[in-house]
Amino acid sequence: MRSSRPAKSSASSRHARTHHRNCLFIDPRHSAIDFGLGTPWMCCKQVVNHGVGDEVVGAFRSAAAEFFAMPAEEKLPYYSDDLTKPFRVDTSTTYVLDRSGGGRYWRDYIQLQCFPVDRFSQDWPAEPAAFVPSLAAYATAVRTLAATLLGLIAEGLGLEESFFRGELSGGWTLMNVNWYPPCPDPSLTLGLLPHCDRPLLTVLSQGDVSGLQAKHKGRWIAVQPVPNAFVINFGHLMEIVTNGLLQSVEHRAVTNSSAARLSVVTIMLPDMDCRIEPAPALVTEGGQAKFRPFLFREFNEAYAAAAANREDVLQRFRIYPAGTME
Ligand SMILES: O=C(O)CCC(=O)C(=O)O
Ligand SMILES: [Fe+2]
Repeated sequence: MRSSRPAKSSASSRHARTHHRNCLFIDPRHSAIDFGLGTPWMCCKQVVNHGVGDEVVGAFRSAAAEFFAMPAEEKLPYYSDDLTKPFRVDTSTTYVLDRSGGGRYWRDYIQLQCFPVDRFSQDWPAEPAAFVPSLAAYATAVRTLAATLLGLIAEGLGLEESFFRGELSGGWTLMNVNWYPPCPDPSLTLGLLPHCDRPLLTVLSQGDVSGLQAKHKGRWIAVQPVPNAFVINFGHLMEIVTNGLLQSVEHRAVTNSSAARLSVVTIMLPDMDCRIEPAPALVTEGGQAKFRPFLFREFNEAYAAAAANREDVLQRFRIYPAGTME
């Protein structure tokens, strides 16, 4: 790990980056990602030219849509709210709407473990027939992309290229396959509540129906679908490990009354016993770490208890300078 704060890498001039509708586009074929350190980076990112074939994405998206279109009785055997199951289908979310317990979200979803493919593919459904092979190809390609991005981000931060690999992203690889049917009155509910994802980053395919919104400077901004792009959201662990340099993105999904929407989110988690703490090389401002060390296992409990709420989760791990704790 390099000890000094990175200078602007000479590669930064080669970055393909354009700002568009509040999103920053990254082309991972081009060297280290330069974040303009010093300005916490809160916006959403979309990645293009990412090397995951359009046909690979399209094949799995079609198979997943076919799965959701099957009659309820064919999906019933998979229904479960046991979070440890390697393949399960559920509806709404485990979090209650507005925390008063009053409502449900407009979402069905599959949650599955997808890597290593050989270990988990026997848990995936036999119908539709394309589900298993298309998921195997998609999961393999997206994991490769995520690893590439993690390497580029580490380099952009002046860390060893391999910094985020190993146990920080070597635990379960989960996938949320979200299905939002058309909603007769989108003003009454959300597809998915405001939350930040857990890991360093998540890789999201949202197809061509809009619905994802990210919070930027206190306002919800629609993350407009871009053909064949992936949305990259930094999660809580990225914020903690970078000592607040790369902030987690609060996001939510809204519904619409005319078209169903499918999103596929790939989530590479740390090992349960992975110790998480700010990277020493990034603890620069007066040498003050902003977060205490903890095990990922402990983080999971806090995340569930705080219903994924950004500040409620983070405040359990923040170190408050003396005299500033509210
Ligand atoms: O549907 C979306 O665009 C968002 C999904 C999401 O944030 C998640 O599954 O964590
Ligand atoms: Fe999310």
